[in-house]
Amino acid sequence: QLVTVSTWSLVSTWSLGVNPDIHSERTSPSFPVERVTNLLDGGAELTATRRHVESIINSDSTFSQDDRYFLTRVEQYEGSVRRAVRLREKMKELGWADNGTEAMFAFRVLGADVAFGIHNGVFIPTIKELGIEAQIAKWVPLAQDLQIIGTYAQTELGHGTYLRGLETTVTFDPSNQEFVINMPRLSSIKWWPGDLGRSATHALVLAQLYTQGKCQGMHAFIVQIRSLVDHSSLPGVTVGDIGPKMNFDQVDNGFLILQNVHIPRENMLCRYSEVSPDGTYVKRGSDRINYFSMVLTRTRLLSAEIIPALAKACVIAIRYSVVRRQSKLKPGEMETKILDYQMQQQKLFPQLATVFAFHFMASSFEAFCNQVKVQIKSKGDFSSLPELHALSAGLKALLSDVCSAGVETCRRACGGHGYSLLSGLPSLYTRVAGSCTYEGENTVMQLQTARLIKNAGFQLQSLLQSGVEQYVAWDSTSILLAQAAIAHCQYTIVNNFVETMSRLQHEPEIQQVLQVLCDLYALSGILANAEEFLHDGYMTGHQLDLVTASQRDLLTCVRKDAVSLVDAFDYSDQQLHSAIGSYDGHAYQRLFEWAQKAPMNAKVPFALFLALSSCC
Ligand SMILES: CCCCCCCCCCCCC/C=C/C(=O)SCCNC(=O)CCNC(=O)[C@H](O)C(C)(C)COP(=O)(O)OP(=O)(O)OC[C@H]1O[C@@H](n2cnc3c(N)ncnc32)[C@H](O)[C@@H]1OP(=O)(O)O
Ligand SMILES: Cc1cc2nc3c(=O)[nH]c(=O)nc-3n(C[C@H](O)[C@H](O)[C@H](O)COP(=O)(O)OP(=O)(O)OC[C@H]3O[C@@H](n4cnc5c(N)ncnc54)[C@H](O)[C@@H]3O)c2cc1C
Repeated sequence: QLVTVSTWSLVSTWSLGVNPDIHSERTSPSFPVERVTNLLDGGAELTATRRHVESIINSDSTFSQDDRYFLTRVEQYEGSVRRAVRLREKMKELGWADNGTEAMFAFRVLGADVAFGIHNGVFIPTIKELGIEAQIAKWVPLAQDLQIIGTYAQTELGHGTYLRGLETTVTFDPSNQEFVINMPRLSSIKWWPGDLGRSATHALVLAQLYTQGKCQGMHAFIVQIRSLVDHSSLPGVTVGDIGPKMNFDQVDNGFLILQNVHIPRENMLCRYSEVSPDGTYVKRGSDRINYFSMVLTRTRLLSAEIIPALAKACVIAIRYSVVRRQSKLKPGEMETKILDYQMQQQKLFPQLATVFAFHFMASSFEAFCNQVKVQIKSKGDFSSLPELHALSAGLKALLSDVCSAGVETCRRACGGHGYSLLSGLPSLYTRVAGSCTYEGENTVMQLQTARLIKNAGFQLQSLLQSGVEQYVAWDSTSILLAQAAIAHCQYTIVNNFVETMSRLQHEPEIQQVLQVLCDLYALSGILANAEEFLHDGYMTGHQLDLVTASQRDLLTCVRKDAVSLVDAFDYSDQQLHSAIGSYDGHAYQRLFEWAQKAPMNAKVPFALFLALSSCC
């Protein structure tokens, strides 16, 4: 009893408001924090709407995840389904339209913590993009109302990248106006689709279309796989979950086997190609338009999933770094806030600058993507599709690589507590790491971008002129091509950041602090690729020394505003799920309190507890 009382008296100091070490960081920011929040949201009105949506979600216990780090996989899945159903109820109650701003913020706040991410984020948008109006009118309202749950079933056990190698066949039978779907061998089994293992009633099956004896390449088909009465799998369908993963435990990524499954001719998404009743294949538009859904998903993932991971990691690591004191810079003084060490600033501040650079890039790119969508859909103009594809592939690869590496840097900067799941950092890393693979493996995506780029082209050309086969020349240049693709994307991002700054003259206070981050991002990029700049003669060693000195000076400039800059991301504690990154800075109290929830601590015999405490 004595031990308990003295223990709790240590822990209970946190009820005294904000940790003074973090409070002192917020007393005099050099810029209006709220204005940066508004800029990141796209305006003050959108900030107000987002906060309204968050307050509704955060005040509903169904969405609470206080126990998230102590649940089994089934409990995590069932919790995410409860949240998905509750969100649908809320949207109906409050009149939030599916394509409205409130719904967009709600899905963004909840992310993959609400079930049916593929259903909402890929299945429905693909029908809207590749389906004709009649197909949209038939399927989308059912899907939005959760009367059907869909998945996007493209990847197979044997193929994920090489879509021309997909083995699932869909053969048109004019005698009964149906398609017959088969998977010829083990490697043909659909493997990975999200929401498939337990939830989906329908699948968008991406498969090789055969009609009149000819293969017409990959197309999309809506296939019902489970009964709407008792959710059992239909005849010819075998479906299940693929088992444990690195993260996304709450998502039922699944497998699907289809044997002689028949679907009506109307179930082929046919905005850009169709099979006539007599089996004639008709194509409209680009050869690769059936890949369009992936281009859109890669674009949306940037701001929906990839950049927020690094932003949250920066919030957690920078807040923790001002409440964590360790060792002494100056003998005789109190222990130093670890954010006052230059090395800690060198780890964290380039990551913070990267979040802003990527945020502005993703905003500009989404605008370009929407413009191309309108061009294609309303004018049948496909001319911008190759550029949209090349840049979306390159940006998805670069941002997911940099953000996953950046989250890991933030995690390591938090020492032992960064290794605790309770910090929120390990799961941020294992979750964003998936984005280096899904929606196009990053190397493959870089090579898609590299089809544009000069220097790599010269090497390729000289090889071809020497008589080397095209595919051999391409592969033996691929390292250079991938580097060229990264450089092209980096140039685009820096250029976009500079242009964004130039549009902020009317807000000099925030322009000044963000200009520091823009410079820090660009200089850190040069230092990270110094060998390229030296090798190609763009810079001398002396100039590189000047870059190094300037970058160090910028770290000092960022230091005084670092906490206010991460506060501007405006993440609530409920969204960070972090014991060490909360707004009030009471990291130790939360670590101790949250640890008590661990099943390992349930009902420890008091005698054992006394024995342990008496020996330390
Ligand atoms: C937004 C989500 C909401 C968030 C929800 C919460 C969070 C949830 C997080 C988790 C979500 C995970 C979801 C994941 C889903 C998936 O992973 S779905 C499966 C994704 N799979 C892929 O991306 C496959 C990658 N492979 C390919 O795209 C293609 O195989 C290839 C690599 C592009 C090669 O295709 P191929 O047919 O072989 O073409 P090539 O010979 O390389 O090129 C020929 C020409 O075609 C052009 N081209 C290629 N692709 C496209 C395209 N998409 N658009 C336009 N043009 C394209 C290419 O440039 C060539 O052109 P030329 O150079 O002029 O010849
Ligand atoms: C979390 C998660 C969710 C997913 N969700 C879905 C989903 O909902 N629906 C769906 O259909 N799929 C989904 N996938 C599957 C995903 O799309 C594939 O895993 C991805 O496209 C990579 O393909 P792959 O697995 O065949 O990798 P591979 O292509 O086999 O990659 C293995 C290695 O081969 C290399 N490689 C491959 N081709 C080339 C080349 N041409 N040149 C050089 N190197 C090459 C790659 O760079 C990589 O190093 C998901 C995957 C994950 C991890």
